[in-house]
Amino acid sequence: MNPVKALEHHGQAVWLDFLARGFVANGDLKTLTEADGVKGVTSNPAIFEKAIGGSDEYDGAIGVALAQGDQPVAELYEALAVEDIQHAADVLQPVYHQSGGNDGFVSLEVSPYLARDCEGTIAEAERLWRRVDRRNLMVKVPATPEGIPAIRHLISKGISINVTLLFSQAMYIAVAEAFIDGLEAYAKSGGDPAQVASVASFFVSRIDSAVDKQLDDKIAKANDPAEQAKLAALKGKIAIANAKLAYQHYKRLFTGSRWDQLAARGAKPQRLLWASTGTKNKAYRDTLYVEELIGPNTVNTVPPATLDAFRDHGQLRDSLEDGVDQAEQALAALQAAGISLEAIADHLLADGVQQFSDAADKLLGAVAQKRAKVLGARIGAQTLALDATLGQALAEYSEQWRAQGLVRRLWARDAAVWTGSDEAKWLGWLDSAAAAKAKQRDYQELASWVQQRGFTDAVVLGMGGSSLGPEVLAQTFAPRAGFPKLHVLDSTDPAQVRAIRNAVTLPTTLFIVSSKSGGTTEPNVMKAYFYDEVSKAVGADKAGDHFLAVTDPGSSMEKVAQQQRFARIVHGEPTIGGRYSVLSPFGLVPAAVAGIDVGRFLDAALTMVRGCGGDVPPAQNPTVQLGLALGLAGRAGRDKVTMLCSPAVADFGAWAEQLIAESTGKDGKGLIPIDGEPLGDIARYGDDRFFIDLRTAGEADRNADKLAALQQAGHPVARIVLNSAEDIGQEFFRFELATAVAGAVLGINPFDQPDVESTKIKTRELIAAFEQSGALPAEAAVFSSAELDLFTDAANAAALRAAGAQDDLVSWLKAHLGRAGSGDYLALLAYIERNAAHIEALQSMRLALRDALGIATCAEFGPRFLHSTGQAYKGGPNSGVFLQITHDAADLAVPGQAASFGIIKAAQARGDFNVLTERGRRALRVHLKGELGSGLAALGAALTKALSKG
Ligand SMILES: O=P(O)(O)OC[C@H]1O[C@](O)(CO)[C@@H](O)[C@@H]1O
Ligand SMILES: O=C[C@H](O)[C@H](O)COP(=O)(O)O
Repeated sequence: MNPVKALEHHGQAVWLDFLARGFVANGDLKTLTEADGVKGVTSNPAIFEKAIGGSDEYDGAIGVALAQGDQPVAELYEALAVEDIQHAADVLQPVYHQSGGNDGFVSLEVSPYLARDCEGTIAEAERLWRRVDRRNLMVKVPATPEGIPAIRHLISKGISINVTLLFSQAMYIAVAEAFIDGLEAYAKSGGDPAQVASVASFFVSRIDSAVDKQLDDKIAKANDPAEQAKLAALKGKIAIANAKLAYQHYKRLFTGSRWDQLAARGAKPQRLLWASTGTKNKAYRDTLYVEELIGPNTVNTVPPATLDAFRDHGQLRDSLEDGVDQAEQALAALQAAGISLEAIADHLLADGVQQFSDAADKLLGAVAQKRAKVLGARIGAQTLALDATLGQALAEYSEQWRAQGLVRRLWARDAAVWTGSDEAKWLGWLDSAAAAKAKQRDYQELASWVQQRGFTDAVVLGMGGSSLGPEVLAQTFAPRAGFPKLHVLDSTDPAQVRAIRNAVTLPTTLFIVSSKSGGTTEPNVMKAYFYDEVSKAVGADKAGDHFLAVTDPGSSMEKVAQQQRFARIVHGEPTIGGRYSVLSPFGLVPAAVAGIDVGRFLDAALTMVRGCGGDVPPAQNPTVQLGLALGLAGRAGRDKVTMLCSPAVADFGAWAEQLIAESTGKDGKGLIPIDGEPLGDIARYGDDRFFIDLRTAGEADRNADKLAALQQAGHPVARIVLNSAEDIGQEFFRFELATAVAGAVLGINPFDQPDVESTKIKTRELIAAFEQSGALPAEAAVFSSAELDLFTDAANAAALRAAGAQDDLVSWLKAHLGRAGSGDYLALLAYIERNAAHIEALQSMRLALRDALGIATCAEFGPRFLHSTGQAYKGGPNSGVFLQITHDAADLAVPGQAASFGIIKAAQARGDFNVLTERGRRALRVHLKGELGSGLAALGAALTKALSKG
């Protein structure tokens, strides 16, 4: 008789430790049940990894699943696994019925990531039990200290459990007791214990592998041949001895009055299942772990190779209770030799969990890649070109992040991923796209309301994250017919405020006042001005109809909005900081108002979110790769993140800039975004750059040659190609997560902005002084001419004089610029109206500076950059050289308060400058006194002179 089939005459059931889709579909499993009497199937993460990850057998099914709609990676995997388990369970149904529910089981393991999480294990086991929906399912739960109470609980709910990763007798006893406890609880709650099945998977061969290794070490060290022989005699014996003794416990545990009471109600004992019975050591018989463990009421789950071997040459005998005394002696001898089986069991348990987690990582990584392949251009393509050193560091970090489960922990909101402070409170953005998608109808309703009201213009009044997201949307999406044109105001410059006032028709304009905190100065004064203007245009009683507030619940802005009867108040999510808020109402309300299809926009974003989830390991997670690369490059001094955005997505850099700078630039560390600086002479770049090129597929690859040359020269280059500008939502999420990851590598909290707060305090002090005395505190210029004044603090002034600053502008500029060395950046901080002419003027100055000094440059407008790069300039690395440019435009009053826009802007510039100098930064302020255009031209000319040799 076939030896495999003959095992049933010894009371042992053979299960198969293998599963794959085709194997079930083509009838092989059925054949084994018939020909060999195989009575069950076990799976584990490593088995699914081989089946799904290691073949293309499932690619078709993944394609079909994705054709119904995109899905998270873990969900794609689980659907495949559940289907396989269901098919196998259906093939084994006849066995289940014929054996009266004793056999015919298929096992599916809970995620190995939950092995140390009792609650998580319970929830997942219950979910899988419901989802597979087969009586002949066993859910596999590991016998960790956290798994054991979960096992008890699950059994008490009538769920059949296969306890896995059992290595020690003590743990086995605890498991059997948990089973009996659980079963009693189930019976007590009215359940039928006959319906519950369980096996305790006692691992065998892994014990020998571990013990033999220690024996070999001892043998090598022993000098006495007799001692060596004694140790050698234990090799290949301990696993079987351990299992035999476990069986003796089984017999004791499942007899006696306690068990008899359950048995009387039809309860079936939890059988011991010999697992890990494929021979690992080629020196041993390939049927060893079957032949030596044959006995009644047991199961042996064997891999296909062991099944074939046993069918071919397996020796049958009732071996399980042979030599129990010798088994005890073998374990005693092992202990006497100084080898602790308990310690080995503990190690194997931890190692087993790790091995299955590793397999799950590999599996999910493979599914993520398959998903990305099917979705193709629906996900913006990202390529990273790094030199060997950075590439190596990235590979090592990716592996560290994988082994420590850091992507999962990040998504699980574990603050220890960063600095372990309050980060967990600021991670609402991880879910914001999904939360918004669930509220898609609200956005549609808002869009209809806007259409009905016939607004021609909509103006967002906000700062930083509250304004730059909407600005990208306004500039990236073409205006939609029937919807208002979207404008953004993020300035206290009187000329800029006036420019917006003149660009819109007040009676048909909607103002979106956006402030998470509600307390930010700029949106409050901008609102005060426009509310007054609208009141004058349409009557005070109707002004509120033209205003909509987006603010966090309970903010001061909300109260004002209620008092002034704003048409609508939309709440933000308090667990999302401003710079991460674009995929929440702060970006989506302006989007809906402008007629952008919010549902489609979010769908694109969610495609990226799913590709970067906690279930996607670092190496296959594009966003995590980008974040790690940025963080590692930053640590190595390549901290100037140079954003190159194509015309279709030109404004994205301004948003990314606020995100990256305000998130990472603190504690003397950080990344300095360089936005709007086109590529120059490749040879002039220092080794402090990281280039990110972003464009849409339809646009010319205008930087191709230069990027190739940069790459060639060893500069890190990330290239991102969006399918279309309308997929920009993906990029918001990509950069949010990448920034958070980079922050973790840099070792900072990416969700606070301590130095912005310092500037706000200084500004408030200056405004208070103005309110008291009617003037800002006097300041003394270090140099004065008819056209301009120069200001700086005593330390900077002394340093500049020592470097040659005399009684003329050019010498001061020359001294200042001379302080910028390699690895530094030069930032122009202009508190003037941001319009095309001024952008052009600053651009030409920065490019001249870049070309002459060979360093990175920033051209920023105040006060908007205060809520963006301002944090990094003050809190980040001390590598900035700052030239602040101020000018007093014709002033504009803020209704209801003494300080005008001009005063507020001046106070902001001075507050900013004071903090820069307090932080020991190299800073000089140029105050232009005459007409702004000619003042800028003169400054440009003076800079050129200062840069010229001699
Ligand atoms: O939305 P709020 O609270 O007005 O803040 C505006 C901006 O100011 C900051 O809080 C600080 O600069 C940013 O993070 C934020 O985007
Ligand atoms: O349930 C079965 C176990 O997961 C399996 O037998 C482990 O075997 P291995 O030690 O060969 O990986």
